[in-house]
Amino acid sequence: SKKPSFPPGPRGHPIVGNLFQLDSSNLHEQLWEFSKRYGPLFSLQLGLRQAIVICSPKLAKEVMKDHDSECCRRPRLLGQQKLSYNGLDLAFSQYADYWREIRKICVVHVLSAKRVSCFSTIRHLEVKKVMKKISMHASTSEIINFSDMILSLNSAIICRIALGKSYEQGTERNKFDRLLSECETMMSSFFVSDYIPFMNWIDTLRGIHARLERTFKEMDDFYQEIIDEHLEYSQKKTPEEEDIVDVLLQLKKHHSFSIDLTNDNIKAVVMNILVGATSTTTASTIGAMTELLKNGNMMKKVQEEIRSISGKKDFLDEDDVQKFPYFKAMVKETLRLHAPAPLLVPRETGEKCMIDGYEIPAKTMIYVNAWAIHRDPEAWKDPEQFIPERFLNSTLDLQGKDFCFIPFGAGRKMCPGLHMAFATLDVILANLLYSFDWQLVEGTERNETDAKVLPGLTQNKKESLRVLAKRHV
Ligand code: HEM
Repeated sequence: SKKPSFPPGPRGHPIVGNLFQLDSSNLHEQLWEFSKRYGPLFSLQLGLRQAIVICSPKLAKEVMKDHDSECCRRPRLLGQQKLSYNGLDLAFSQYADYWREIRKICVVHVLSAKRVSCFSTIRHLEVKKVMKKISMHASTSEIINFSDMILSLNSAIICRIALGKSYEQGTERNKFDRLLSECETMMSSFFVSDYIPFMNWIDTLRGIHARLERTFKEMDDFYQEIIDEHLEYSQKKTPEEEDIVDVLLQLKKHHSFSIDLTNDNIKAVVMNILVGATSTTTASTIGAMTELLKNGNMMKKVQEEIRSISGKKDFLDEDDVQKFPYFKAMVKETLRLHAPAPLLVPRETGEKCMIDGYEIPAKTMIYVNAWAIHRDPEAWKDPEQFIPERFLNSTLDLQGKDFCFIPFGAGRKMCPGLHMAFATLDVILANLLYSFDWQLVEGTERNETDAKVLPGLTQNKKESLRVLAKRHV
């Protein structure tokens, strides 16, 4: 009856362990199913790496609060290390003095609420452009690929905010979208060498090493070109005109921190911002629209709220949105049921620590399954139902204090892009719901909209959401 020293888990095969039993396209759901058999803390053997999976709010608190300092490293995975210039970024750098300094730079100078509000003109301009396009589609009752349209809108917004560039539709834009998507794919791709290092020749045979090198080179050339352009055309800009590369280049010039920023630091941070912002915000927008299209009454309720308060305004800004409690609750409920990063970003123990009475050795990977935690029946009533009302008079927030609701993670590694995420998400969704009536394309089954997701750190649906819009008078 003595408690085993390591958490139980599914039985694996020699050497590979559980590696080939896992389904990368629905890993969060599969791990949730395992938790029903092995409990809210269970183990996996991923080749030669040990991993634990956390599926309850209580254990998430143990990992991300009580033992945060021992559990906040990131595992060194080949794709992520290569594309982050060997951890010169924020997300994949090791927890140490360097990470603290680069996090300070991002939180204080790049992603602060003040800086995010400086970018409001960009957000408004890009959203207005898309609304114009939707109006054109609406006038001819043309089907809209909502998923593509929102991805393109978010990438246009982040491009202008981070790089000061607006790639109009065409070759340059296609190149940027392809590069970003390739970068994301490589960061979440499976490399045998990450789990069974002596079999790294398999990656070479599969050609994935060469593909990673190619992606890195293309990304590096792309960032370098942006930095060169900024240095060449540097003129005095007002804070509203500055983009994130401008801010980082100034910090580099003035040696404002204890680390001397190099171009590689700047490139790594820019990568985090492009990758961190685009698909997460896109997935949340699509998730909200999908739920509203499935639940006509909620669509009506949210539109009535926005339209009754907004009167005759042409466009809603960030301040307007604060007056819409039901809308805000609907966004929170979307982040609960459609957490864009269902397994957050995997962590690793830096030293051994005790979790739930088990001794977890150093260098154990930790998956915190937010997707399962957001459906925990002990924390949520009717967890599978989309019920925005549950957030109306609730004090639950997203700042990483309530461990049953952690779409942005918690603790030291919590997402620093929260202000930026909400500023973008709110303005896009509120305006699309304010100015247009939406319906699913006839023949689309409602549960088709919940189709499978693509593998990756962020949850992107395999099937595009296709809709019809009608201008609201
Ligand atoms: C709905 C939108 C977003 C969601 C749901 C989201 C979610 C997350 C999550 C779950 C993490 C990992 C937290 C952890 O390990 O505990 C994370 C980290 C991160 N996010 Fe976000 N994110 C969003 C938007 C953004 C935006 C807009 C940016 C930047 C512009 C951003 C930048 C980052 C960065 C740099 C990290 C790494 C932080 C670190 O490891 O120190 N995210 N995000």
